[in-house]
Order: sequence, then structure tokens, then C-alpha cells
Amino acid sequence: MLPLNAENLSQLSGDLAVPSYDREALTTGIVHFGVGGFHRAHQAMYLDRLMNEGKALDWAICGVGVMPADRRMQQVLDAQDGLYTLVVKSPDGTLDARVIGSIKEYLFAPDDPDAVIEKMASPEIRIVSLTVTEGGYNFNAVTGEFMAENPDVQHDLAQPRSPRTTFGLITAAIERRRERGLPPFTIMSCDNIQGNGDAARRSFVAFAALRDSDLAAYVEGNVLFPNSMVDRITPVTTDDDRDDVRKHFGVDDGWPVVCEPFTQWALEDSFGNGRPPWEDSGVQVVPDVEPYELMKLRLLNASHQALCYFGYLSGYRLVHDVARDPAFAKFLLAYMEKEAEPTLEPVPGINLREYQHQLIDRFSNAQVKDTVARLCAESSDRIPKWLLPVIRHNLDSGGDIILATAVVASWARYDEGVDEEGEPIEIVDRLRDKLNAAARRQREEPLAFIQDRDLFGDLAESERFVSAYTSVLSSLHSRGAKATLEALVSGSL
Ligand SMILES: NC(=O)c1ccc[n+]([C@@H]2O[C@H](COP(=O)([O-])OP(=O)(O)OC[C@H]3O[C@@H](n4cnc5c(N)ncnc54)[C@H](O)[C@@H]3O)[C@@H](O)[C@H]2O)c1
Ligand SMILES: O=P(O)(O)OC[C@@H](O)[C@@H](O)[C@H](O)[C@H](O)CO
Repeated sequence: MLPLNAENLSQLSGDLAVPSYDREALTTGIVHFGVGGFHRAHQAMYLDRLMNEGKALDWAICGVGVMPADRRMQQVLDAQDGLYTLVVKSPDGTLDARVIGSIKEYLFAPDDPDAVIEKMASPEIRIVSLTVTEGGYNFNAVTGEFMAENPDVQHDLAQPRSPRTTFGLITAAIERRRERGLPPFTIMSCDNIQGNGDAARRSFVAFAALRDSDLAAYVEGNVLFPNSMVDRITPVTTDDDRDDVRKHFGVDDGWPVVCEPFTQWALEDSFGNGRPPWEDSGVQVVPDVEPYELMKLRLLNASHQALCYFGYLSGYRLVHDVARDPAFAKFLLAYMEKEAEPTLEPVPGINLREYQHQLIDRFSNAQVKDTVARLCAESSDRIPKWLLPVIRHNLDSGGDIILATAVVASWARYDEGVDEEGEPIEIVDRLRDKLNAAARRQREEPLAFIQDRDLFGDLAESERFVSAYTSVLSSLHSRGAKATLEALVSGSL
């Protein structure tokens, strides 16, 4: 079995496409924080497309990991010269696989933060991009305020020369470039947050302001933060995925990526120091990304939350099994059509009804094997950003709220940490202890879960919301998830 690395590329099977460009000749133009599955299925893939056409050869990526768990990515990518296999899985079982070559280097920040700062301070770096999860921006989802009390942020403020966080590292590089008379890089967020560029700007300016006001003014006035909508369902890589790559392509890849065929990226053209010709690789470069973002977050991402807790409590563990259950498909379509769509503006070039049905098809792709567990993780970073805005909008406009509210109640039921068979549920959430403690009180105090103002703001003061929420929660307790979902679909709840 051939290990995947630069030396072995020429010996790989003909079924596996490999970079047609000279990787030795690439120069690095982008530093990317959070090299996980998604970045490797999306941005790195778009750049690899360009490079295969002889373009963007000065925009190779230097990956950066800041979390302890990222050491594994460093080890794998170092051993593989930055190469990995991207396997695109169609619903009919067709595999389209290629080795992606656009990541040239990888730095693990905890080993040498200064090397990361120095890399970003070098003139050839013109973009710093991010997929550091919704929680990575460190703002309160209700107030939007940067959470200065975060101990890692406090560490970086006390020791600005050896920072730990994305904010500390990137801000130090902005300062160093400024001292050297170099123009700043653009900071490009690719996370699932509404106004992700604006949110990144707020967080970076707020962090800089905690250091000094002049630095904050410099970031605010000189660094550009394009907004973007990014989309491609990319599950967590499994050992079966590694085995499949060995079996089908005869190559030993320590960390391949599997994803669906669909991919979309709508991006604002707001770059201060150059950019690759993204539009030549299928990226939609648009003047205003907001309609695309709201469509994607409120239809796709919020539907993921709509299916995951009800799905888990109904005994499902794989997303396609949930989406193929007719009661679930009806529930998701009803949520999208009756509650999410009325909150959206028209989206240029997109028929929203077709988009909704296409989502059910995408969720139903059995080859991708996305897990319900992936969607249930870090809910406290997702529900307030994707679903609660739909509820608030409809409370203000007098629109329907029962289905979106039911999703919140299903999250509260899930966070009790025990399923309908009495088996433990493993809650993965940085707020797990607090959420679990509140959810465990709710059989006696039905509002316990939603009284957390950091997550729900003043929603628990809305009579209409509380009435819908308590009736669904009570049904979840008395009838269980599947019967509750069926009652919601039939309109009897
Ligand atoms: N997986 C998808 O289907 C998908 C699709 C569209 C967008 N996204 C976006 O990409 C993000 C990452 O998804 P993924 O599937 O690659 O996940 P992943 O777990 O494979 O990778 C996440 C990366 O972010 C890093 N990270 C997490 N918290 C961080 C923090 N506080 N500071 C710095 N780095 C941090 C992790 O260490 C890791 O490198 C999502 O949260 C989402 O915003 C994902
Ligand atoms: O990865 P997250 O945390 O943004 O959210 C979980 C999923 O909803 C998300 O990953 C989707 O699969 C993705 O946004 C599809 O493009």
C-alpha cells in the first residue's frame, strides 16, 4: 500500500486525480486557521481547481492549528507533504476522488506562536482565512459583545508575544506588518455565521481595543473582512473512509475528506491586498452576500438542528435515515416553507422552493453518512445564531413559530442527557454542564432551560413563545419525540 506523499504521487492509480501543477513552484499567499474537514473540502478544493488551470500559483495555503487536537492534523499533513484525498460521494454510489495539493505548509501554533506570527507578517501573505467554528469568534450570541473574560483571551492580553488564540496571533501579525510598513492582509471568515465578515471584524476590533485604542482604530480602518456564504456538507472522517480510500485507490491516507457533490460559495469582493481569481473556480463573487447567507443558515443549517434532536430521540444516528423518514421530511419542509422562508428576502438566481426540496435530497444522500451526533454538537453556538432569529422575526411579524419553537424544545429535551429508553446521551457542548443542569430541572420547572439570557435573551418573556414551547416540551415528555413530530406535522399540536 502506497503512503500518500509527494514522492508517490506519480505512482497513484489512474482513478485518483492528482495535482497537474508543480507544487514545488507554488508560493504561499493564504494563512488558514482551522484546517478541518470543511476547509479541505471547500476553499482548498477551489484553489486546487484554479491551480490545475495554471492559476493562483502564488496563493497556496499555510494551515494553522491553535487547538491541542490540531496536533494530529499537523502530524498527518507533515507526513503527507500537505496532500490529502478528497472523495466526493454521489447518491448513486459514484466516487469522484482527487488528491488536493493547495496546502503547502502547516504550523501548529502552540509549538511556536512566533513562527505563525512571522509567517503572517511576511509580504507574500495577503489573506488570512478562518474556519474556526461558530464559537471561535468569542461573542455573546444575544448581545454580540466580545467575551473579554475568556481565560485564553486574558492570557493573550497579558502575554501578547506568545498568544494562544486566533485573535492574539492574528492581531500580533497585523501589528508587525504595520511596523514593517507592509499593507495588512484581508481576513476572510468562512464560518456559518450571519454576516461572518462583519462578526469577525467586531471580534478583532474588540480584541485590539483591549490591547490599545490606536491598534483598534488601525484594524477598523485598514483591514477588510469580506462576508461569505459557504456550503458543502462535510462529515467527520471515519476509519471506514480511510479503509475505502485504501481499497478503491490503493493509497494510505491518514486523513482523507469525504463530502457531498454540492458545493457553493458566495463571496463579497472586499479584499484589500489582492485575491485569487475565485470566480474562475465556480465561486459567486457578489456585491451583497446577505440574502445567500440568510437562505443557507435559516434553511440548511437550521434544518440540520430541526432534524438532529428529534432524530436522535427517535432512535436515528445517521442523517440520511432521518431525512428519508416521510414524517421528518414533511416536518423540515413545513418549517422551511411556513416559518423560515417568510423571513428571507428573494435570493438572486435561486428558487427558494426548489432549494428546500434540494436540501431534503442532499440530506438523504446515504453515501455521505453524515451523523446526527455531528449536528447535535455545540448546539449552544448554533441555535442562537440560526434558529432564534427566525423565531424573533416571526414573533415581531405575527408569523408562525410553532415548528421552530419545537426545535428549541427538542434541544432542551435532548440536553436532559437521557434518551427515551433511559440510555445516557453524550452531550458535546462547551456549556454542557450548565445546559444539562437546567434541562434536568425542567420536568418541574418547564422554563428552566430557556431562562438563560446569554442564549435566549428575553424570549422567555414572550407569552406566545412560552406557550408553544411548554406545549411541545410537555408532549415530548408524555408522548416522546416521534409522536410529537407527527402531531406537529398534522397540525394537532
Ligand atoms: N462541515 C461542514 O459541513 C461545514 C460546511 C460549511 C461550513 N462549515 C464551517 O466550518 C467550520 C468547521 O467545520 P469542520 O467540519 O471543518 O470542523 P472540524 O472539526 O473538522 O474543524 C474545525 C477546526 O476549527 C478549529 N477550532 C475550533 N474551535 C476553535 C477556536 N476557538 N479557535 C481556533 N480554532 C478552532 C479546530 O481545532 C479545527 O481545526 C464549522 O463550524 C462551520 O462554521 C462546515
Ligand atoms: O459545521 P457547523 O457547526 O457550522 O454546523 C453543522 C452543520 O449544519 C454544517 O456543518 C452543515 O453541514 C454545513 O453548513 C453545510 O454546508
